[in-house]
Amino acid sequence: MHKVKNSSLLILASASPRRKELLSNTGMQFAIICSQLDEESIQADTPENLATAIASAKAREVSALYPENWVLAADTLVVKGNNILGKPGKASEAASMLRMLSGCTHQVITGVCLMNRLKEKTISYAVTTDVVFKQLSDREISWYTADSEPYDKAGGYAIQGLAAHFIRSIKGSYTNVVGLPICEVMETLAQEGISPEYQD
Ligand SMILES: Cc1cn([C@H]2C[C@H](O)[C@@H](COP(=O)(O)OP(=O)(O)OP(=O)(O)O)O2)c(=O)[nH]c1=O
Repeated sequence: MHKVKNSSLLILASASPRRKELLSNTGMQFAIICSQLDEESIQADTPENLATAIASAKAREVSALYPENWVLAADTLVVKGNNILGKPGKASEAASMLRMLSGCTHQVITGVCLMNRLKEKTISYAVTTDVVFKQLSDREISWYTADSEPYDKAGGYAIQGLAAHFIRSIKGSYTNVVGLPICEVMETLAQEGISPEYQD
């Protein structure tokens, strides 16, 4: 693990290249320290509370190592009715997830947590986006699951990738589906005085 020497530097507690890119695009300076959290160990009564609880647990883990720094973490869940879809492990799992989403509306919920242990401050919330999939053919599903794209994505698809043409419409934040609701996150950071303009 690399050390973060600058205590005023924001830390992104995420291994997701999408979250890194979304935050980088704002001009914000930050370090990346990944959490090692076992997400399966977290439980909650609603998907929104689960996403927020997992994001908070990721932030807490990294914050324990860097108590002076602001730590940002997130967790994205794909919710179809009563089912929470994780990352598919193999093609058959990815295919059954896509069959569930085909022709229907589902929710993508990203929990966000911003934490500073020294200041004893934690801000957490969930953002929801409705996503409408077109009806997928068997051929489209086998074409898509033959690619590596579905396997590190909640729900087994990437709106920003090859799955873009499966999606008829969305209601809500696009970046929330990709893994970080960047408009809301930048507002939260600004409320705490963290913005690209004020970084040294
Ligand atoms: C639905 C959807 C998810 N995803 C991604 C966002 C997240 O990276 C991933 C959900 O897994 P997460 O557990 O939220 O995040 P992660 O394991 O990738 O990274 P970390 O826990 O270290 O922060 O799915 C897309 O990239 N595009 C999409 O359209």
